[in-house]
Amino acid sequence: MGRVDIANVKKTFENKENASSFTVFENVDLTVEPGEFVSLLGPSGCGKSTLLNIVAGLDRATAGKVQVGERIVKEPGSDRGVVFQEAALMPWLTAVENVAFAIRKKMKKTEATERAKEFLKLVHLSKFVDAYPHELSGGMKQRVAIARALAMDPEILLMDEPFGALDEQTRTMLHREVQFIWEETRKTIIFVTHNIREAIMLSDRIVLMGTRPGGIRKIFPVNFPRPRTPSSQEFTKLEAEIMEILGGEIEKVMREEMGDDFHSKKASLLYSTHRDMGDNI
Ligand SMILES: Nc1ncnc2c1ncn2[C@@H]1O[C@H](COP(=O)(O)OP(=O)(O)OP(=O)(O)O)[C@@H](O)[C@H]1O
Repeated sequence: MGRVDIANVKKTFENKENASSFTVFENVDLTVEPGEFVSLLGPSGCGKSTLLNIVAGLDRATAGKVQVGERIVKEPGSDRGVVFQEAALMPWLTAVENVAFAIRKKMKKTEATERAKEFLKLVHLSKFVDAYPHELSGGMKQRVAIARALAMDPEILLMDEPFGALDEQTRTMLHREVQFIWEETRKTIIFVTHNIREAIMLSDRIVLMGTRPGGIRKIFPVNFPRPRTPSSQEFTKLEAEIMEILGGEIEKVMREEMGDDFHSKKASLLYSTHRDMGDNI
Protein backbone atom coordinates (compact mmCIF):
# COMPACT_ATOMS: atom_id res chain seq x y z
CA MET A 1 0.00 0.00 0.00
CA GLY A 2 1.28 3.41 -1.00
CA ARG A 3 4.77 2.33 -2.03
CA VAL A 4 6.15 3.71 -5.29
CA ASP A 5 8.97 1.94 -7.13
CA ILE A 6 10.63 3.78 -9.98
CA ALA A 7 13.08 1.40 -11.64
CA ASN A 8 15.61 2.36 -14.29
CA VAL A 9 13.26 4.87 -15.87
CA LYS A 10 14.20 6.78 -19.00
CA LYS A 11 12.23 9.42 -20.88
CA THR A 12 12.96 10.50 -24.43
CA PHE A 13 10.79 12.95 -26.34
CA GLU A 14 10.74 12.47 -30.09
CA ASN A 15 10.42 15.49 -32.35
CA LYS A 16 8.76 14.20 -35.50
CA GLU A 17 9.12 17.50 -37.37
CA ASN A 18 12.91 17.38 -37.52
CA ALA A 19 13.30 13.68 -36.70
CA SER A 20 15.32 14.46 -33.59
CA SER A 21 14.98 13.18 -30.06
CA PHE A 22 15.79 14.50 -26.61
CA THR A 23 16.41 12.36 -23.54
CA VAL A 24 15.25 14.21 -20.44
CA PHE A 25 16.62 11.63 -17.99
CA GLU A 26 17.67 8.02 -17.74
CA ASN A 27 18.59 5.42 -15.09
CA VAL A 28 16.20 6.96 -12.60
CA ASP A 29 15.78 4.65 -9.61
CA LEU A 30 13.75 5.73 -6.61
CA THR A 31 11.63 3.96 -4.02
CA VAL A 32 9.18 6.01 -2.01
CA GLU A 33 7.99 4.18 1.10
CA PRO A 34 4.35 4.15 2.24
CA GLY A 35 3.58 7.33 4.16
CA GLU A 36 6.79 9.01 3.09
CA PHE A 37 6.96 12.65 1.93
CA VAL A 38 9.50 13.01 -0.88
CA SER A 39 10.26 16.17 -2.83
CA LEU A 40 11.69 16.33 -6.34
CA LEU A 41 13.88 19.41 -6.56
CA GLY A 42 15.95 20.64 -9.50
CA PRO A 43 16.51 23.35 -12.07
CA SER A 44 13.90 24.21 -14.65
CA GLY A 45 13.70 21.61 -17.38
CA CYS A 46 15.42 18.74 -15.51
CA GLY A 47 12.27 16.63 -15.80
CA LYS A 48 10.59 16.86 -12.39
CA SER A 49 7.11 17.22 -13.91
CA THR A 50 7.86 14.57 -16.52
CA LEU A 51 8.80 12.07 -13.79
CA LEU A 52 5.71 12.95 -11.75
CA ASN A 53 3.52 12.57 -14.85
CA ILE A 54 4.99 9.13 -15.48
CA VAL A 55 4.13 8.08 -11.90
CA ALA A 56 0.66 9.59 -12.40
CA GLY A 57 0.24 7.55 -15.60
CA LEU A 58 -0.29 10.74 -17.63
CA ASP A 59 2.91 10.08 -19.59
CA ARG A 60 4.76 6.85 -20.47
CA ALA A 61 8.37 6.05 -19.70
CA THR A 62 10.52 5.25 -22.73
CA ALA A 63 12.25 2.51 -20.71
CA GLY A 64 12.07 1.13 -17.19
CA LYS A 65 9.02 0.71 -15.02
CA VAL A 66 6.99 2.33 -12.29
CA GLN A 67 5.04 0.31 -9.75
CA VAL A 68 2.56 1.39 -7.12
CA GLY A 69 2.39 -1.46 -4.63
CA GLU A 70 2.21 -4.55 -6.86
CA ARG A 71 0.63 -2.73 -9.81
CA ILE A 72 2.61 -1.55 -12.82
CA VAL A 73 1.61 2.00 -13.78
CA LYS A 74 0.27 2.23 -17.33
CA GLU A 75 -2.42 4.87 -16.99
CA PRO A 76 -3.94 7.21 -14.41
CA GLY A 77 -5.73 5.48 -11.54
CA SER A 78 -7.72 6.29 -8.43
CA ASP A 79 -4.78 5.05 -6.32
CA ARG A 80 -2.95 8.27 -7.33
CA GLY A 81 -4.39 11.75 -6.78
CA VAL A 82 -2.74 14.62 -8.63
CA VAL A 83 -2.64 18.31 -7.67
CA PHE A 84 -1.25 20.74 -10.25
CA GLN A 85 -0.05 24.35 -10.03
CA GLU A 86 -3.45 25.56 -11.22
CA ALA A 87 -6.42 24.23 -9.29
CA ALA A 88 -8.53 23.81 -12.48
CA LEU A 89 -11.86 23.96 -10.65
CA MET A 90 -15.12 24.05 -12.56
CA PRO A 91 -16.22 27.69 -12.31
CA TRP A 92 -19.95 26.91 -12.43
CA LEU A 93 -19.75 24.58 -9.41
CA THR A 94 -19.33 25.52 -5.75
CA ALA A 95 -16.39 24.24 -3.69
CA VAL A 96 -18.40 21.31 -2.33
CA GLU A 97 -19.80 20.50 -5.77
CA ASN A 98 -16.30 20.56 -7.27
CA VAL A 99 -15.07 18.03 -4.71
CA ALA A 100 -18.23 15.89 -4.90
CA PHE A 101 -18.07 15.86 -8.72
CA ALA A 102 -14.81 13.91 -8.56
CA ILE A 103 -16.35 11.08 -6.51
CA ARG A 104 -19.96 11.13 -7.69
CA LYS A 105 -19.61 7.95 -9.76
CA LYS A 106 -18.46 5.96 -6.76
CA MET A 107 -21.36 6.75 -4.42
CA LYS A 108 -24.80 8.31 -4.00
CA LYS A 109 -25.05 12.07 -4.41
CA THR A 110 -25.85 12.73 -0.73
CA GLU A 111 -22.93 10.56 0.34
CA ALA A 112 -20.58 12.33 -2.11
CA THR A 113 -21.69 15.71 -0.74
CA GLU A 114 -21.09 14.61 2.86
CA ARG A 115 -17.68 13.24 1.98
CA ALA A 116 -16.79 16.41 0.05
CA LYS A 117 -17.71 18.48 3.13
CA GLU A 118 -15.55 16.26 5.32
CA PHE A 119 -12.52 16.87 3.13
CA LEU A 120 -13.18 20.60 2.85
CA LYS A 121 -13.20 20.60 6.64
CA LEU A 122 -9.83 18.82 6.64
CA VAL A 123 -8.37 21.66 4.53
CA HIS A 124 -10.10 24.20 6.81
CA LEU A 125 -12.62 25.44 4.26
CA SER A 126 -15.84 24.58 6.08
CA LYS A 127 -16.97 28.19 5.86
CA PHE A 128 -16.58 28.22 2.09
CA VAL A 129 -18.29 25.01 0.99
CA ASP A 130 -20.91 26.97 -0.96
CA ALA A 131 -18.52 29.52 -2.47
CA TYR A 132 -17.82 29.55 -6.21
CA PRO A 133 -14.19 29.47 -7.41
CA HIS A 134 -14.24 33.19 -8.31
CA GLU A 135 -15.10 33.94 -4.69
CA LEU A 136 -12.02 32.09 -3.41
CA SER A 137 -8.40 33.25 -3.15
CA GLY A 138 -5.63 31.38 -5.02
CA GLY A 139 -4.63 29.57 -1.82
CA MET A 140 -8.23 28.55 -1.10
CA LYS A 141 -8.66 27.21 -4.64
CA GLN A 142 -5.56 25.07 -4.16
CA ARG A 143 -7.01 23.77 -0.89
CA VAL A 144 -10.19 22.78 -2.75
CA ALA A 145 -8.01 20.99 -5.31
CA ILE A 146 -6.22 19.15 -2.49
CA ALA A 147 -9.57 18.22 -0.90
CA ARG A 148 -10.76 16.96 -4.29
CA ALA A 149 -7.68 14.76 -4.71
CA LEU A 150 -7.97 13.42 -1.13
CA ALA A 151 -11.71 12.71 -1.39
CA MET A 152 -10.91 9.98 -3.92
CA ASP A 153 -8.89 8.32 -1.16
CA PRO A 154 -5.75 7.73 -3.21
CA GLU A 155 -2.80 5.87 -1.70
CA ILE A 156 -0.47 8.42 -3.21
CA LEU A 157 -0.74 12.18 -3.55
CA LEU A 158 1.29 13.63 -6.43
CA MET A 159 1.76 17.39 -6.20
CA ASP A 160 3.31 19.37 -9.07
CA GLU A 161 4.45 22.74 -7.76
CA PRO A 162 1.07 23.20 -6.10
CA PHE A 163 2.05 26.50 -4.50
CA GLY A 164 4.30 27.81 -7.28
CA ALA A 165 1.84 30.49 -8.36
CA LEU A 166 1.04 31.74 -4.86
CA ASP A 167 2.56 34.59 -2.86
CA GLU A 168 5.05 33.84 -0.09
CA GLN A 169 2.63 34.35 2.80
CA THR A 170 -0.03 32.08 1.33
CA ARG A 171 2.60 29.51 0.50
CA THR A 172 3.85 29.48 4.11
CA MET A 173 0.30 29.00 5.34
CA LEU A 174 -0.26 26.13 2.92
CA HIS A 175 2.96 24.45 4.06
CA ARG A 176 1.38 24.18 7.50
CA GLU A 177 -1.80 22.93 5.90
CA VAL A 178 -0.04 20.22 3.88
CA GLN A 179 1.93 19.14 6.90
CA PHE A 180 -1.30 18.84 8.88
CA ILE A 181 -2.99 16.86 6.08
CA TRP A 182 -0.01 14.56 5.75
CA GLU A 183 0.05 13.91 9.49
CA GLU A 184 -3.74 13.29 9.55
CA THR A 185 -3.92 11.04 6.50
CA ARG A 186 -0.39 9.56 6.28
CA LYS A 187 -0.60 9.50 2.50
CA THR A 188 2.54 8.91 0.51
CA ILE A 189 3.36 12.28 -1.06
CA ILE A 190 5.62 13.10 -4.01
CA PHE A 191 5.98 16.85 -4.28
CA VAL A 192 7.64 18.75 -7.14
CA THR A 193 9.20 22.10 -6.29
CA HIS A 194 11.82 24.65 -7.35
CA ASN A 195 12.01 25.95 -3.83
CA ILE A 196 14.71 24.56 -1.51
CA ARG A 197 13.12 25.93 1.65
CA GLU A 198 9.75 24.46 0.74
CA ALA A 199 11.43 21.08 0.17
CA ILE A 200 13.30 21.18 3.51
CA MET A 201 10.24 22.39 5.39
CA LEU A 202 8.04 19.51 4.22
CA SER A 203 10.05 16.46 3.21
CA ASP A 204 11.41 13.28 4.71
CA ARG A 205 13.79 13.10 1.75
CA ILE A 206 14.73 15.50 -1.03
CA VAL A 207 15.62 14.07 -4.42
CA LEU A 208 17.88 16.51 -6.22
CA MET A 209 17.69 16.19 -10.00
CA GLY A 210 20.04 17.64 -12.60
CA THR A 211 20.32 18.06 -16.35
CA ARG A 212 22.65 17.06 -19.17
CA PRO A 213 22.67 14.20 -18.51
CA GLY A 214 19.35 14.33 -16.71
CA GLY A 215 18.81 12.20 -13.64
CA ILE A 216 19.05 12.03 -9.87
CA ARG A 217 22.15 13.78 -8.53
CA LYS A 218 21.76 13.13 -4.82
CA ILE A 219 19.14 12.21 -2.24
CA PHE A 220 19.15 14.22 0.99
CA PRO A 221 17.35 12.86 4.05
CA VAL A 222 15.86 15.60 6.24
CA ASN A 223 16.41 14.18 9.68
CA PHE A 224 15.36 16.96 12.00
CA PRO A 225 11.90 17.22 13.59
CA ARG A 226 8.91 19.18 12.33
CA PRO A 227 7.79 21.93 12.48
CA ARG A 228 11.04 23.23 10.98
CA THR A 229 12.38 26.76 11.20
CA PRO A 230 14.33 28.18 8.24
CA SER A 231 16.61 30.14 10.57
CA SER A 232 17.69 27.06 12.57
CA GLN A 233 21.25 25.84 12.24
CA GLU A 234 20.37 22.40 10.88
CA PHE A 235 18.02 23.99 8.30
CA THR A 236 20.58 26.49 6.95
CA LYS A 237 23.30 23.81 6.93
CA LEU A 238 21.21 21.48 4.78
CA GLU A 239 20.12 24.40 2.60
CA ALA A 240 23.77 25.25 1.92
CA GLU A 241 24.61 21.61 1.13
CA ILE A 242 21.78 21.35 -1.38
CA MET A 243 22.55 24.76 -2.84
CA GLU A 244 26.12 23.74 -3.52
CA ILE A 245 25.02 21.07 -6.01
CA LEU A 246 21.88 22.82 -7.23
CA GLY A 247 23.81 26.04 -7.94
CA GLY A 248 26.07 24.12 -10.33
CA GLU A 249 23.05 22.56 -12.05
CA ILE A 250 21.38 25.94 -12.47
CA GLU A 251 24.55 27.41 -13.94
CA LYS A 252 24.64 24.56 -16.45
CA VAL A 253 21.08 25.34 -17.55
CA MET A 254 21.78 29.08 -17.76
CA ARG A 255 25.01 28.53 -19.69
CA GLU A 256 23.10 26.46 -22.22
CA GLU A 257 20.20 28.90 -22.50
CA MET A 258 22.28 32.09 -22.63
CA GLY A 259 25.32 30.89 -24.59
CA ASP A 260 27.87 33.73 -24.88
CA ASP A 261 25.71 36.06 -22.76
CA PHE A 262 26.27 33.88 -19.72
CA HIS A 263 28.46 35.17 -16.87
CA SER A 264 28.86 32.77 -14.02
CA LYS A 265 29.27 35.58 -11.47
CA LYS A 266 26.06 37.20 -12.61
CA ALA A 267 24.26 33.87 -12.29
CA SER A 268 25.37 33.29 -8.72
CA LEU A 269 24.47 36.87 -7.79
CA LEU A 270 20.99 36.49 -9.28
CA TYR A 271 20.65 33.16 -7.57
CA SER A 272 21.66 34.37 -4.10
CA THR A 273 19.38 37.42 -4.40
CA HIS A 274 16.46 35.13 -5.16
CA ARG A 275 17.46 32.88 -2.28
CA ASP A 276 17.65 35.78 0.16
CA MET A 277 14.19 36.80 -0.90
CA GLY A 278 13.04 33.22 -0.16
CA ASP A 279 12.03 33.03 -3.78
CA ASN A 280 11.68 30.16 -6.21
CA ILE A 281 14.86 29.44 -8.09
N1 LIG B 1 5.57 16.82 -24.50
C1 LIG B 1 6.86 17.19 -24.62
N2 LIG B 1 7.49 17.15 -25.82
C2 LIG B 1 8.78 17.50 -25.94
N3 LIG B 1 9.56 17.92 -24.91
C3 LIG B 1 8.99 17.99 -23.72
C4 LIG B 1 7.62 17.64 -23.48
N4 LIG B 1 7.33 17.79 -22.16
C5 LIG B 1 8.48 18.24 -21.59
N5 LIG B 1 9.45 18.35 -22.50
C6 LIG B 1 10.84 18.79 -22.25
O1 LIG B 1 11.38 17.92 -21.26
C7 LIG B 1 12.19 18.64 -20.37
C8 LIG B 1 11.71 18.43 -18.96
O2 LIG B 1 10.48 19.13 -18.77
P1 LIG B 1 9.74 19.16 -17.37
O3 LIG B 1 8.57 20.05 -17.51
O4 LIG B 1 9.51 17.78 -16.89
O5 LIG B 1 10.86 19.83 -16.46
P2 LIG B 1 10.72 20.45 -15.00
O6 LIG B 1 11.95 20.07 -14.27
O7 LIG B 1 9.41 20.08 -14.40
O8 LIG B 1 10.75 22.00 -15.35
P3 LIG B 1 10.02 23.23 -14.63
O9 LIG B 1 10.56 23.26 -13.25
O10 LIG B 1 10.44 24.41 -15.44
O11 LIG B 1 8.55 22.99 -14.68
C9 LIG B 1 12.17 20.10 -20.83
O12 LIG B 1 13.30 20.35 -21.60
C10 LIG B 1 10.92 20.17 -21.66
O13 LIG B 1 11.06 21.14 -22.66
